[in-house]
Order: sequence, then C-alpha cells, then structure tokens
Amino acid sequence: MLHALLPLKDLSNAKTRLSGVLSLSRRRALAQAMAEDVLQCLLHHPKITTVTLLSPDPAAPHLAASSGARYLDERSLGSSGLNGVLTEALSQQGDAALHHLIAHGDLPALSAGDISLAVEALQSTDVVIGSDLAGQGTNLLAFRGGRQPQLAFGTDSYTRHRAAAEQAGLICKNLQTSGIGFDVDAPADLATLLALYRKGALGNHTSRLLQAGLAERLSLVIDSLQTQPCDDGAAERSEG
Ligand SMILES: Nc1nc2c(ncn2[C@@H]2O[C@H](COP(=O)(O)OP(=O)(O)OP(=O)(O)O)[C@@H](O)[C@H]2O)c(=O)[nH]1
Ligand SMILES: O=C(O)[C@H](O)COP(=O)(O)O
Repeated sequence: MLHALLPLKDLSNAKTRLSGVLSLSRRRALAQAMAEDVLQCLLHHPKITTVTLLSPDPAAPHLAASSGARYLDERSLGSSGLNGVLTEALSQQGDAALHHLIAHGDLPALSAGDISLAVEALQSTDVVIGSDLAGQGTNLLAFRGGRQPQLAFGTDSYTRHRAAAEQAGLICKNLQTSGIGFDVDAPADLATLLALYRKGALGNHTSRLLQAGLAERLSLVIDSLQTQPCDDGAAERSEG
C-alpha cells in the first residue's frame, strides 16, 4: 500500500520567487495548475492507493474533492513550515506498514513513468530521494513503512535527506529524471517551462493555462530577462 502526499502552500503566497516577473494572479494560477497536474498523476497511478492534498489554501478542499483526493487542512495540525506539517501529517497516518511518497506540487512535467521508477526503486531500498536537476533539492521523497527519515526539505535538502537516512541506518537511493527533476522556482525556469509546453511535455492543466495566454506572457518575460536584470515588483506594476 502506497500513500501519496502533496503539500501545497497557501496559493496567495506561492511562487514568490517569480514575483518580479509574474503578477500574483498568474503565479497563483500557475501554482494551482501545476499542483492539479501532479495530483492527477498521483491519483491515476495504479500503485498509489490514496492521495492526500495537504494545504491551508481555501481552494484546496474543492481541488481535492473534485479530483478524488483526500484533503488535510494543515491549520488543524498545530505545526508550521513544510517539514513540520508533513511530519505531523505522516504521524497521523497510524499504519506502520504503509509506504509513503511525498511529491511537490510544482513539477509540471511529472509523468506516470516517473512515479513507476520511484515505486520500483522503493522495492529494493528504504528511502528514494527524487532530486532536482541540480542535484541539490528534493522534489519527491518516498520511503517504506516505518523507514521515515527526518524530513529536511529546504536548502540543500538532497544532501540533508541523504545524511538523515544514513544516520538512521536506512538504505537510500537517488532518482533523477527530467519529470521529477524539473521544478518551477525561479525566473530562469520559465524558459524551460515554455520549451516543454511547445514540446507537449507538460501536464494538461499547466498546458491549458499556457495555451490560454500565459505562454505569451512567458515569452515576453524571457525576452526581458535576456535584456535587463530582474526588478522585484515590476510584474505587478506592468500588469496592474
Ligand atoms: N502545505 C504546505 N506546502 C508547502 C509549504 N511550503 C511549501 N510548500 C509546498 O512545497 C512544494 C515546494 O515548495 P517551493 O518550491 O518552496 O514552492 P513555493 O513555496 O511556492 O515557492 P517560493 O514562494 O518561491 O519559495 C510546493 O508544492 C509548495 O506549495 C507549507 O508551508 N505548507
Ligand atoms: O527541499 C527542497 O528542495 C525544497 O523544499 C523545495 O525546493 P525548491 O525551493 O527548490 O522548490
């Protein structure tokens, strides 16, 4: 039995590193569309038995209900921060035999094949760390029942998750794929997002959002990044 958990920040505070180039409404829409794609990917995978959306966002109960995921309001947990709320949510599961997979919501090119690779790797190891393309962050973390390493999402989390697993005597594998590795964090990631859209390699929700006008905005952003340094607040001023 494999339980998947998708943490999703309050959308009005999501993707703040893009605030110099995208307005709040565009960042919000992008964060939601990417999370819906990750949710669909998890919900449709035959090896995943349950999916929980963990979020404080007011739109999250509807997102979960309309897709068939469970919803956990992080404000009910008495914890804060990504590691705190995930640790608390996992401790409430109660079934020690359950394997877990945590996938971040900002992986617009995540595929069923990526999840299958993580599931396969989990058969011969305690912990799978799905790293970002730079090999520094953790975009996906899976572990066998009762083999949870201390969660260390944040800066250099790949190294810190490895160290936490080793310290706990757990066997750990790295998994780096293009779908797990590509997370949309910074303005520089938008060129890759647009290129993947043009190749048809994004999930449906993100792809539709780009089709509905975001692609044009991204092209402008990418052009302007090539000619001038980023100005925080410029997006809000230019888009109103
Ligand atoms: N539930 C929950 N999810 C979180 C929290 N912080 C981050 N996340 C989620 O964790 C994943 C990775 O987060 P980040 O890459 O830092 O995304 P972000 O916080 O929207 O980006 P920035 O604002 O630019 O740092 C995304 O799915 C976020 O929505 C939190 O405090 N609670
Ligand atoms: O552990 C991580 O890599 C962070 O939680 C998320 O990383 P990001 O800020 O690169 O998305």
